[in-house]
Amino acid sequence: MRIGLYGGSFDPVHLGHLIAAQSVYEHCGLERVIFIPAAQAPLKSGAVQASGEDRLAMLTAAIEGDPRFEVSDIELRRGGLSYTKDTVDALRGRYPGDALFWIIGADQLAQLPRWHEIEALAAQVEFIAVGRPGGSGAHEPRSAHASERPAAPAPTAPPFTPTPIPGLRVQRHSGPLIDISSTQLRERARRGLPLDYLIPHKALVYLQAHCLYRDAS
Ligand SMILES: Nc1ncnc2c1ncn2[C@@H]1O[C@H](COP(=O)(O)OP(=O)(O)OP(=O)(O)O)[C@@H](O)[C@H]1O
Ligand SMILES: O=C(O)c1ccc[n+]([C@@H]2O[C@H](COP(=O)([O-])O)[C@@H](O)[C@H]2O)c1
Repeated sequence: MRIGLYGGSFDPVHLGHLIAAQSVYEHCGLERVIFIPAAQAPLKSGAVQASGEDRLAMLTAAIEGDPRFEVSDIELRRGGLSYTKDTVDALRGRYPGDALFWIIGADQLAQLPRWHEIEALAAQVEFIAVGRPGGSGAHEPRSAHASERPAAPAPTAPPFTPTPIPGLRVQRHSGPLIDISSTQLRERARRGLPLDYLIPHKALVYLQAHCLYRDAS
């Protein structure tokens, strides 16, 4: 089986995540996508706003009834920094003969050299890099893959030099994407703006019932 593993803070999950997951599922020939909320993503500045329990509940509500998708609490149960290598090691035991793919936003590619035990991880999973729309600095697609050319740097930015990672396999995917981020949604919630049509309805019902992100930024 070809299994996609989709890690993130999901604070909260939004339609951008689900559209990306569906598109990757179809175009990369996956047979399942497992969403894995992180206890704490290692390179993310700032702590998550909602509890692990709430983020897990919103994800579970978001994909309820969809046989293509499931949610794993493996990183929440482990706690601490959610190193992908540890997660993949554990899941490899559960899926010994299956092909594992780690789905990331293309903006994350440049960070891969900083990931924990990245060479060992690269031997175990193929990465699927989903191009993110928007073009703001944080979401600009960049590459850590030796064979890919980085985007031309802005005039004031230092030149970007990709660090080669031995054995790294990356499939790029640029299907239909939508420019939504959890940061935008937390800000909208804080300002009391509607989140309809941005968050899957059942997840939104949970978010509202639990008054999440009212005081968060
Ligand atoms: N709109 C989107 N389209 C495609 N991929 C996305 C989108 N939003 C997030 N991702 C990717 O999904 C993964 C999990 O993202 P995460 O949970 O951190 O959401 P986020 O919206 O980027 O959050 P934040 O705004 O808090 O940084 C990351 O690899 C990220 O690059
Ligand atoms: O293992 C690492 O060192 C590592 C470093 C950065 C990010 N990750 C994982 O990548 C996923 C997306 O992270 P982020 O920062 O975009 O939310 C999430 O599952 C993180 O745990 C993992």
